[in-house]
Amino acid sequence: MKIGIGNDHSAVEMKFAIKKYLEEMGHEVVNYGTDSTESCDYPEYGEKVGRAVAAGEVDCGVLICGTGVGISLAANKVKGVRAAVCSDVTTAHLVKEHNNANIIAFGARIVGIEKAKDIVKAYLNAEFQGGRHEKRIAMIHEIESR
Ligand SMILES: O=C(CO)[C@H](O)[C@H](O)COP(=O)(O)O
Repeated sequence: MKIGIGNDHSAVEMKFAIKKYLEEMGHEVVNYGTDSTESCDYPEYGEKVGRAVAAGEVDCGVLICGTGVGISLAANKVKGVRAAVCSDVTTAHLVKEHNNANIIAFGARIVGIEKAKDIVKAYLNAEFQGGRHEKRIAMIHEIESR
């Protein structure tokens, strides 16, 4: 898969660890930054990855900030994005199975690197279940057109 990754200053080390992990799994990773630990604003990177996912430039995205919340809120403002914050493996596979999340987010100040790897792996290995979930996702995106 081609995976977009983005982060703020709080998550540079974790971003590079996850990027390496994804590449070792055979994925292509597009890095949307930041690579600097200088203080920056997470909406910029959430939007960048959100737009890349919505445009189909990448198959899915990984976003990391301090909590995963702010950067996912920004990504979710892009039409077509379903970014989900996960701090555990169960949520990570359910956001694919039920919500067909196209971006997974987590917090570098919340989970350690090994947990983050497990979260990413659970998300990537899961499959959307379709069925009753299709309609609910359509309802979410219908909100965007009102
Ligand atoms: O988690 C975040 C947003 O949800 C940010 O990473 C966090 O707010 C940045 O904080 P600071 O500027 O104090 O490093």
